[in-house]
Amino acid sequence: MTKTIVVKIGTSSLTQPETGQLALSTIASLTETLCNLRQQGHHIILVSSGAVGVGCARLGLTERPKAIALKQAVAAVGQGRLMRIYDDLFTTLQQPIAQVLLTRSDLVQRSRYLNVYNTFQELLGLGVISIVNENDTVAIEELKFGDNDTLSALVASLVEADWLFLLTDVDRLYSADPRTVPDAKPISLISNMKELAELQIQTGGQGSQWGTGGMVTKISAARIAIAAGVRTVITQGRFPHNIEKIINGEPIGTHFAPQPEPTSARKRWIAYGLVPSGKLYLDDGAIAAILQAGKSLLAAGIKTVEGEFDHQEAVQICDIHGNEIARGLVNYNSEELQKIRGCHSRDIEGILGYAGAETVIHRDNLVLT
Ligand SMILES: Nc1ncnc2c1ncn2[C@@H]1O[C@H](COP(=O)(O)OP(=O)(O)O)[C@@H](O)[C@H]1O
Ligand SMILES: N[C@@H](CCC(=O)OP(=O)(O)O)C(=O)O
Repeated sequence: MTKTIVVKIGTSSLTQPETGQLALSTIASLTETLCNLRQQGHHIILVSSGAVGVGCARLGLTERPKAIALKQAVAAVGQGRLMRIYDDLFTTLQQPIAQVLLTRSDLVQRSRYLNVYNTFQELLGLGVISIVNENDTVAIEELKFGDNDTLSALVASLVEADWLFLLTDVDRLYSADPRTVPDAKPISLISNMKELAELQIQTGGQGSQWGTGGMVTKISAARIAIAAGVRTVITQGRFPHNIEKIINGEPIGTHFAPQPEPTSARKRWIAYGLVPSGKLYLDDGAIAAILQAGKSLLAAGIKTVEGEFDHQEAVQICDIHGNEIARGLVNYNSEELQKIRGCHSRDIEGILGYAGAETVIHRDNLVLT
């Protein structure tokens, strides 16, 4: 049966750590694996990092630039180089590829989000392997995916993939960073997010020299993907052939089991496609109503309003300590909410001078995160 498979490969697997030069055998073996999977009829999307790393190697820079403009310029050099290599290798195996460069704003606006979806569907239907990266050269700091783990999970969620493979330079997830904690325990399966929270995994800092985000972004990517019903696997990038073995049932890497009832596509867009522009802090009663009873959010349960936002923008919903529990689209702007927070719905008209919605966030526009 045809499966949709999204594979993400990080800079740490695509390049040699000592020199920053391309890890040609890994890239060739990844190309072969993806072509094999295509020949078996599967639909494939590759999310490839490496624009900045390869650009640095090309320009003789020995560390990842920190200045934004330089990083964006270097990515412009590296992205072309990277695509040239992919095209040469995939063309050798008669596999057409496409370059898809995305920015966060492509997913924020609903019409553009649906447009990206349609383009992926066409490319998959044509049997093309899309090679996706963040459009680093034009992305602005406030509207960035920031890391390709998140981008790959959003793509997997968008196309409702069956599998997401996060290829990296460790063989799986451990209870702590195995580089600094040698007796860290390997983890093979995470059945649900509650289990993940209980494991209290230590993720340390940034990851390897050229990587962005380290393990923490892979875990949050897995969270996004499994909510969409996508089985997610963290495994070693140096052995891309393992992808086929894993699909055939071999217990390699760390598996995150997909949520049995995936969150609807629109709610996933609210939760992960949109960029929240404010925060609402709730009292315990409102949190229980949302979490346990699946109710809408009323003004009465809001303790504090943070940020400036307009009607129908996305906000984070937090407990009193600032821990996020949900996201949603608001029926009131931040100025109105400052006036009506803590008030009963029947008093809203008297306070604002006009009748608004009964709920601050209707349950159809509210997603638990
Ligand atoms: N709990 C953990 N389990 C495994 N690896 C971890 C953990 N915490 C941190 N890491 C680090 O994360 C790194 C991989 O992240 P990163 O360098 O961003 O890779 P990539 O370029 O593949 O995205 C590993 O090299 C490892 O040192
Ligand atoms: N878009 C950037 C990569 C960002 C990123 O997430 O990097 P990595 O942690 O190596 O997967 C690039 O192409 O260099």
